[in-house]
Amino acid sequence: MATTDSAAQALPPREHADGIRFEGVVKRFGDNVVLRELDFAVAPGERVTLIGPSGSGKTTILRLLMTLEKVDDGVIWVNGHPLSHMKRGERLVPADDKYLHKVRGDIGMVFQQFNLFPNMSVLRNVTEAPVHVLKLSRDEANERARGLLDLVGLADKADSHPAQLSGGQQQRVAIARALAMQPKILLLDEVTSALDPELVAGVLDVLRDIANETDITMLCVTHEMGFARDVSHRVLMFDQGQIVEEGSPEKIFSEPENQRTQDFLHAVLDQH
Ligand SMILES: Nc1ncnc2c1ncn2[C@@H]1O[C@H](COP(=O)(O)OP(=O)(O)OP(=O)(O)O)[C@@H](O)[C@H]1O
Repeated sequence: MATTDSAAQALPPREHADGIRFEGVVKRFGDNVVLRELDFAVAPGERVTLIGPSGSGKTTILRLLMTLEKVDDGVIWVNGHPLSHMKRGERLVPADDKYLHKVRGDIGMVFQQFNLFPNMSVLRNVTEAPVHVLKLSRDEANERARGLLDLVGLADKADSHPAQLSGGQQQRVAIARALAMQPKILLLDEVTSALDPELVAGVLDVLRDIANETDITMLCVTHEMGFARDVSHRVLMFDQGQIVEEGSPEKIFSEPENQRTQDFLHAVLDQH
């Protein structure tokens, strides 16, 4: 198998040992260059929010991390392991499925659509992956799931089916399901966008609690600027596949320097 130029670098330096790092990542869909030599890092335990106009590449970043898409160039590192490539001796070669599965095991994702299994109970939705992927016993998985359902305020819904729940409750089950795999990194992709407005706050409150009570690394795409301000250590403003401004939530939301950040925030705040 051929080694790509940018991947054929030496082993990762120490600072790559944990968290997420994008190095020179390029992603194209046909002629559409969605990410242009993107470089950024998220430290372990850091909570970073990606903001920016529609089509600026935010979701693509999360999908690359989930290996739902492949980079065209560059390397993504997850907890010190190159994603999409693996080490063979001193070289990096394209990753195989077994390796990807292992590296991706550190990452959980909650999507805009809840994607629950409709024919399974809430409890079963949360226990399926721990039983089948982590090989927990059914009792261990149930215990973990019940704890998580308590955390997301749904202890009394364990035996319900998804169709019996509101959208906000279903999304809280999806959060519990992601956490049941005990990921080190949690990716959140516009998790409240599909919800009726009155259900948004409950889901965001659960995520605030998780942010406050764990040291999980979070990479979040959201249009909920209040939530981003509350939970993020850092905000990255994207436009056309590049970071045009980054900083603390206070700086980005109160004193944005870049014109495109200012325009974007005005547009978002006008909608609310
Ligand atoms: N599977 C795909 N095939 C072709 N083009 C795609 C695909 N996925 C994304 N794109 C394109 O990539 C670009 C970036 O999309 P992406 O969803 O990452 O943007 P975004 O910033 O998350 O936008 P939004 O805020 O609307 O979700 C868009 O131009 C989109 O049309």
